[in-house]
Amino acid sequence: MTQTNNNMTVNPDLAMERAKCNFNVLEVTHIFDGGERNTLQRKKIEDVALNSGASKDALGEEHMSPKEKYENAVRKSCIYATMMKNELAELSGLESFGVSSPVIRRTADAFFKEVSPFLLHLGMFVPTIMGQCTPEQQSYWLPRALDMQIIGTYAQTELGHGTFIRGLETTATYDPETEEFVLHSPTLSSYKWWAGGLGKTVNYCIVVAQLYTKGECHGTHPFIVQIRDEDTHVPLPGIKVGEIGPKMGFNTADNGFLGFDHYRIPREHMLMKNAQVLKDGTYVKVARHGKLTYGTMVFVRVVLVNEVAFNLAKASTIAVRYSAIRRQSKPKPDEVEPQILDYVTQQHKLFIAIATAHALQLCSTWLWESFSAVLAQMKGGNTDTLPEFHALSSCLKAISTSDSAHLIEQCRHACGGHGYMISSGIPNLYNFVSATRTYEGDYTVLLLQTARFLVKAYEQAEAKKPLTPTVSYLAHAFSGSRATWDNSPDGIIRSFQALAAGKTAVCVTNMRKRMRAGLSQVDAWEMSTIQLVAAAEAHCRAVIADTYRKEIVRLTANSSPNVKVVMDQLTTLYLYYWALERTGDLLMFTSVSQKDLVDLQIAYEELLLKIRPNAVGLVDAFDLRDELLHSTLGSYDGRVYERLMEEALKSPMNKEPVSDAYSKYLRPMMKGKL
Ligand SMILES: CCCCCCCCCCCCCCCCCCCCCCCCCCCC(=O)SCCNC(=O)CCNC(=O)[C@H](O)C(C)(C)COP(=O)(O)OP(=O)(O)OC[C@H]1O[C@@H](n2cnc3c(N)ncnc32)[C@H](O)[C@@H]1OP(=O)(O)O
Ligand SMILES: Cc1cc2nc3c(=O)[nH]c(=O)nc-3n(C[C@H](O)[C@H](O)[C@H](O)COP(=O)(O)OP(=O)(O)OC[C@H]3O[C@@H](n4cnc5c(N)ncnc54)[C@H](O)[C@@H]3O)c2cc1C
Repeated sequence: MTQTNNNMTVNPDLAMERAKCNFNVLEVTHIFDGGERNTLQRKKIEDVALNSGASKDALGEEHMSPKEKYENAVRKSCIYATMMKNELAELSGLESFGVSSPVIRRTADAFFKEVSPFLLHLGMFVPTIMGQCTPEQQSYWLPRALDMQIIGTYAQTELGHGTFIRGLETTATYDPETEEFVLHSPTLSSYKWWAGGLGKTVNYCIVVAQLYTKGECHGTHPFIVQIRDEDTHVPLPGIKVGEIGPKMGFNTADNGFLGFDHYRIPREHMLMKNAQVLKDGTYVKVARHGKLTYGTMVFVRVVLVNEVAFNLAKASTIAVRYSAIRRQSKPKPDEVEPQILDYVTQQHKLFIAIATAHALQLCSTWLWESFSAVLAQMKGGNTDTLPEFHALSSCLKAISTSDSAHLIEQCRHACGGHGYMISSGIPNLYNFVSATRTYEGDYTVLLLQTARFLVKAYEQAEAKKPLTPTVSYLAHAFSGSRATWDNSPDGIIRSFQALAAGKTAVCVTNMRKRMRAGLSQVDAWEMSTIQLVAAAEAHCRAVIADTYRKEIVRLTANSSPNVKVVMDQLTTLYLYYWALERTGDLLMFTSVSQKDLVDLQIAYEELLLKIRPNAVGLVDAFDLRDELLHSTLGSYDGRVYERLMEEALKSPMNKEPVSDAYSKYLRPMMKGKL
């Protein structure tokens, strides 16, 4: 039986859930959006972009051939780009359209079940022009890129190297006679590989290559390179470019390969904010910090924390709504089958996903603000805060992408068989988010970058030198006693810090032991990397827990009492969950007892029950329109079975009553005539 709600037929179980929600959903939406103003602005943008129906496909992407899918994605990207230029830019209050507006980025998800072939243009090509060009270069390239007169991508990774940027093989050799750089791919492994949009869409790209001038190599530098004719789009002579083939996801992003055969570009096409090559070939270093050419990657790592929080919010919305309408099993023979959301194990799978979406969303805003502060300092020539920020953005990128991918997969498990349907929306979310763990710096590699910083900070703490804010807790690592356990939120956060400090101390001790036993510093480091990754992970969890808690306390200071309660429950759930996931570590590095842990488990289970009545309200508060969810299981009205059947009937396989395969293969085989 269904019920009507605001002219919409709503599944009665969902209607009942909404009726029993005891907090003001809109207030929580404002918290998630970062304030009421942002919510209003977001809704305006969504209305303009989505109400016309331009985001909809007549036939689902999943039924199209790869070529049709790509062409459809280009078609819709062009529609969306035009909207961005004409209407959305003004609404988003930006001077230059689109760039750095997460709302515009998010709204684009209604147009693409996978991704837009323009993603790299706005995500990396434009930011690189903004971050790596001199003002003169910027004034030439930026207006053309923002107006989409040219479309670009970021081609750094090669067949042979992605992680180790210093090992890239593409060369850019300066020729002072003609004042040009000669780009060349000396080996198969030096072919650029992976850049999004490179296969068919873009006509320009940022190419990262080893710079040679006057016979000397100066390491990797970025260049802006035209690869296709601006009118015909035909690849230019000296360029070999194509698409790399089917992938787990990103199949509408035409990721490509690119090789150069002594291909010449003007000297001015080297991006010269951080280093320059003069007309006579003299190399001049401008930047104060050697790694500023890695700036676009740092920017994207920051953006990705927000990106995965959003995608996790989508997956938890789908799985929680579905769990409210799905009834299964009969634990009490005289009662109706319960909603699967009533099973505590289901709550254990799902509520941590909601809490993590909140934790990562708030951390992403905080990280973005810290990034803006670092950029402002660097404008004044001060790069002192960059190492700490690199360590922070590296670990937050690694942990947020990894946790989100894991929890999205958990949401799929929570939806049983139907979660495996493409139409549930979850497989596409998983395929997209699992790639974020790899690209823009692999998980392990980035945690090891954070570990370098932690080890140095530990040595500073040991020498009683001042520490930067995110590692100030290391100062307590030398007290000689284990941290005192207490199960208050602040107590748990202190314990997480004690774990991070304890694990870092173990790494340092082991490395010193290994070096005393004769290993080189590099080998001693290598032998300790499993523990170094664990130390960096623990550090990151302490940072997320601390930031989430502080931000929620701040943001709910003026909230209504029930909102305060439910936000506090969610934060506490997050802390209990991770404490229970790390009981072994807590026993090693804090005074926690077996009884404390048994009590904590019970407190956690009771918290799940307290959150249960508000679960649907909590995911409604993410305020994700059906167009963004692309889900038969998660739409607002909960008409799950009807939608599953409607989608099944759209399958081209159901067009004819008998498949051609019957007469071609089945019949001959069954009649013994094959
Ligand atoms: C209009 C169209 C509409 C259509 C719709 C379109 C829809 C889009 C709408 C858009 C709306 C607008 C929104 C804009 C935003 C959009 C964003 C969207 C999301 C973004 C998605 C983008 C998709 C991206 C796809 C993937 C792209 C890529 O993957 S690019 C390639 C990335 N590659 C890597 O990350 C490589 C990883 N490797 C490294 O970083 C390094 O090699 C290394 C760090 C591992 C090691 O480096 P190195 O060997 O040089 O250093 P090392 O010797 O280890 O260390 C020396 C010291 O240097 C320090 N260090 C290292 N790196 C840094 C750094 N970055 N900063 C500071 N310091 C650094 C290091 O710590 C060492 O320090 P010490 O210990 O002190 O010595
Ligand atoms: C969907 C997608 C889109 C992409 N888009 C782009 C793009 O637009 N532009 C672009 O330039 N690139 C792009 N990439 C490439 C991406 O940035 C790289 O794949 C990524 O940086 C990882 O590098 P790799 O592939 O060389 O992995 P590898 O470094 O070969 O990693 C393989 C394994 O080795 C381990 N490993 C490597 N080095 C170390 C180490 N020092 N210590 C311990 N373990 C190590 C890793 O942890 C991993 O488990 C994209 C990739 C994907 C999947």
